Amino acid sequence: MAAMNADNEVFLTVALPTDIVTRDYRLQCLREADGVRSVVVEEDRVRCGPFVLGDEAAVPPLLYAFACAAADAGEDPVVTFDEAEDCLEFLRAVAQQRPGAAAAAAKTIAAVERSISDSAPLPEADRAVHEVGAFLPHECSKIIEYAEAHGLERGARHAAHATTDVSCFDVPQLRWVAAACSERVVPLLAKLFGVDDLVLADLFVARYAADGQRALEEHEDGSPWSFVVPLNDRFEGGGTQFVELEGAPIFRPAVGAALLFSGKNRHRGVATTEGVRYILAGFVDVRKGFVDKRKRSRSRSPPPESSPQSRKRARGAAASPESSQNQGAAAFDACARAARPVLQQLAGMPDDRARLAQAVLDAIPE
Ligand SMILES: O=C(O)CCC(=O)C(=O)O
Ligand SMILES: [Fe+2]
Repeated sequence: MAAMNADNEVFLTVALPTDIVTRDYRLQCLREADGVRSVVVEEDRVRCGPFVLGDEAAVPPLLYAFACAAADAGEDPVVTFDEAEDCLEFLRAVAQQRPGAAAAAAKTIAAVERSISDSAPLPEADRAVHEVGAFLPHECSKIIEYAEAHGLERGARHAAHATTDVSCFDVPQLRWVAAACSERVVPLLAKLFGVDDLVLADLFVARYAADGQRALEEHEDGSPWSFVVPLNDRFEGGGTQFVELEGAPIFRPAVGAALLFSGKNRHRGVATTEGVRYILAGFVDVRKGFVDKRKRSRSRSPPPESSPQSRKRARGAAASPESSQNQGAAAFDACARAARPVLQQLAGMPDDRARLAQAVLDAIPE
């Protein structure tokens, strides 16, 4: 490891971006998520380090490994914003594909997501939560019926913040629901939040039950816009809570009404304490090739070459269409290969780091 010293520390040079907000983001992200102890700003670069593989609290062993691998790959290692994004994707893939490492990866993802959202507060206009009518009660009952007939599974798609769910794209009898959302919900979302060219990227039915998965922990969705439609009302508790809004309000719209919100407005699914709660949840992306002019500095620009389906899925999910799953798997394998030598080195350490590194090694392919 060219960049790792005898104390198992690595120093990286980060190219300074031109805009200060992005720079702040990067530094904060690196500091908080990687346990960086010092950051030295030089003329047009930032040197930071040491990166240390820490303990359970915040340590992102995979991010660390990724940073090391990036450092190892180049003579003048540079960690860019995009690489941090790639790393998040890698972590999501680990959570998705390797249940053994899901907890560690989820913790790391949450830390990185948190540092991203801390670095740029959500604009006031995007903090709004709207309710609009979307489905009739009998349509909601049918959606539940078909979802249950197919079966719902936990962690199969959104591993980092997993719901017990089934994709509407995987159930032929539920494909109409996607069409209905594209017609009835997405245009309203666009209008209410003043954005253009939105496309439905993911749609699923999720189930919470007092004797099953009761709640969904606080998170941000991976896509810029989201909606939740309650499909029934025979339960106690439940609801969608927005933890950063004043008073942390819990929304419980009527059956069939859609709650529309920014995916970056941190929220959680409140515990269902009696009965079963079903929701329809949708993640909405900006259409291919369209540059959202209202984009916040911290949000990713939609890569022009990517299709809506191939972009990151919210909450650490794999994309549902097969082609993007394949792409995701290839990216995962490439990252895993890059990270493996570093992890092997760490697995030989005499302390807690070895266990963490070994857990990750066990979770990635040979
Ligand atoms: O249960 C809810 O109301 C929230 C669901 C949610 O946030 C999600 O599926 O991403
Ligand atoms: Fe969510």
